Amino acid sequence: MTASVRTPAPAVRCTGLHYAFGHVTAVDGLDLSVTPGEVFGLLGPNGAGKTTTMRAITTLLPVPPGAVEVFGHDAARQKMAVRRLLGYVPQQLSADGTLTGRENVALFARVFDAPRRERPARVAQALEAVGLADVAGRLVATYSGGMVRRLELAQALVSAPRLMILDEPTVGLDPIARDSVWDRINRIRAGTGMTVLVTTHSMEEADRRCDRVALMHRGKIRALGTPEELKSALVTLRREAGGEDTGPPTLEDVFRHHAGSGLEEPGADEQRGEFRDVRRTRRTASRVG
Ligand SMILES: Nc1ncnc2c1ncn2[C@@H]1O[C@H](COP(=O)(O)OP(=O)(O)OP(=O)(O)O)[C@@H](O)[C@H]1O
Repeated sequence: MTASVRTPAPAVRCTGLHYAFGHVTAVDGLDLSVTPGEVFGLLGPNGAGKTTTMRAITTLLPVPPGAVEVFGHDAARQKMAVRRLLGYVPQQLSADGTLTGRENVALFARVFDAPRRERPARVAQALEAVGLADVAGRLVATYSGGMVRRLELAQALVSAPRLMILDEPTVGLDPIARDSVWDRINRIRAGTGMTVLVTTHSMEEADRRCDRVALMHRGKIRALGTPEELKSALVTLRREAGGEDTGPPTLEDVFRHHAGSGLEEPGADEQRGEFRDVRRTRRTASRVG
């Protein structure tokens, strides 16, 4: 008798995911499969539906059965099983400035119900993994923006997640702090095989850091593949269209091709997005100050 070979479940599978806030459709029939171990980037301008998609995956928004699965667990029917597999770093500040770094991570260990006896070791490991062990006794109010982001990563790591969901992990950070956040993420991945689902506005960051990306616009995925696949597909399309050779395309060019405009040029109906951007950047700036 031959043993049947089972294909491992995807880290995330969304099937026809739809989500509306009243009359506003945020996610419009999204199909997505994230492979275990990869860094998958969800890209798009303000209001594209990235955060809503992530919140649906984390079970923070209600979805119908069959629409979202995490490692084979249904986000509607097996909410707690899904939550146990996840770490989530939201856009909003999730660290408390009046506590020390260690106290913040310990709080998350309690909230995520890490086994009591394992908690001190888990907290120490998470702080070590993000390079904050030496400053763990300091109040978080004295941390830089990059340190706060790494602390938030540690908070999400105490539950030893198989899937880490990061909503704009490097927004408002300078290039050195960005690299430091990504270096830590990659070291943790190398040690644990953790899957990473990340949103970013930065096409350059996505190009450098993601194995595959999905370009999202108005609730739909417009293109999906490795950055190299997407760029070379655009070269072919340009050649077939007989256009001028404008040099090797960037991911920004790919996005412009599929969405009709670039990420840097929000339309008149996306003014609200600019305000949200400012508010977010200020939130991050206030962590630094
Ligand atoms: N709580 C809410 N109530 C009403 N509408 C919402 C809510 N959250 C999001 N929306 C709307 O849903 C749409 C998708 O928003 P979402 O935050 O998912 O986009 P995004 O791609 O994550 O944008 P950003 O990059 O600004 O975070 C937008 O039109 C937004 O205004």
